[in-house]
Amino acid sequence: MAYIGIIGGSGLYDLMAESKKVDVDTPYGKPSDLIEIGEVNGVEVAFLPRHGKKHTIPPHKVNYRANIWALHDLGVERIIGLNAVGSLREDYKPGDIVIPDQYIDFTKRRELTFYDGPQVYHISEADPFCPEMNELFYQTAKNLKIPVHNTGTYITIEGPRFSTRAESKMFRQFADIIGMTLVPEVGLAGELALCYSVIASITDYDVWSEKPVDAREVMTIMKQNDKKVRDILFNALPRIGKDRKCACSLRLDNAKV
Ligand SMILES: CSC[C@H]1O[C@H](OP(=O)(O)O)[C@H](O)[C@@H]1O
Ligand SMILES: Nc1ncnc2[nH]cnc12
Repeated sequence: MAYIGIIGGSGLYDLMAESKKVDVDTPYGKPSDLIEIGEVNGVEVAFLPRHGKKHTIPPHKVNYRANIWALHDLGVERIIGLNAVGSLREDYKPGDIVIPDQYIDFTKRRELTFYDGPQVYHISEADPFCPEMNELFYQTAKNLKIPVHNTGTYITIEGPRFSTRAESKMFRQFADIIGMTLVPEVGLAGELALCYSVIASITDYDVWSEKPVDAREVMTIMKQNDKKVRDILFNALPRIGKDRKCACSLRLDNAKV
């Protein structure tokens, strides 16, 4: 049984040389691709590329509910999201890793919840990320001498376009990094009481700095950061305990009306 699910983002479409591929169906439709189950450094994981293996699904069309449901259905209790993000501050540099601890939702038209009634749940989103995994990824990156930041507010925009200069300058007032896929992935994981953490790679300075962002450049920097992300995963995965000591599993307590 795979207890750890890994959702690959832009530039990261495979994780294991050998895996069993599973075709999962959910009440919300199909996930982005077949789910690959195999081992990374002796730890069984379930891997799913968010945009599909050939990156054919744009951020606003990802079936986030099917992805999270499918991993949960396979027995996954912890999810690690891998993301490419822009930086909204000078000291968070392209090539650095960020382990976000907060987010802001600027998406516009996504399916955000599993609870559309008649059962009504309102989960607390005060602390959306798993503190255990966040700390582990931060310490692992630090030990590996990878430039890493252990806090960051990730603003999720609807996409697929990048921001205007005015938007980017506004986002700089209240967020540190920017991307298009954290929401609703993080909230949906929370609604199933799963642990969820992100290892984000900074690929650009967004457009508040002089140079406009460009998708090709994002992919190039992601290729350069690929080893850093894999090294963090390889070293951290065996240190993730099976028993969850964090409060993530209690997210539904007192949430039902
Ligand atoms: C390829 S540039 C924009 C694209 O990259 C990020 O993807 P992900 O978060 O899945 O790594 C960003 O959110 C956009 O979807
Ligand atoms: N600047 C940016 N804006 C939105 N999504 C991104 N993904 C990578 N860089 C980004």
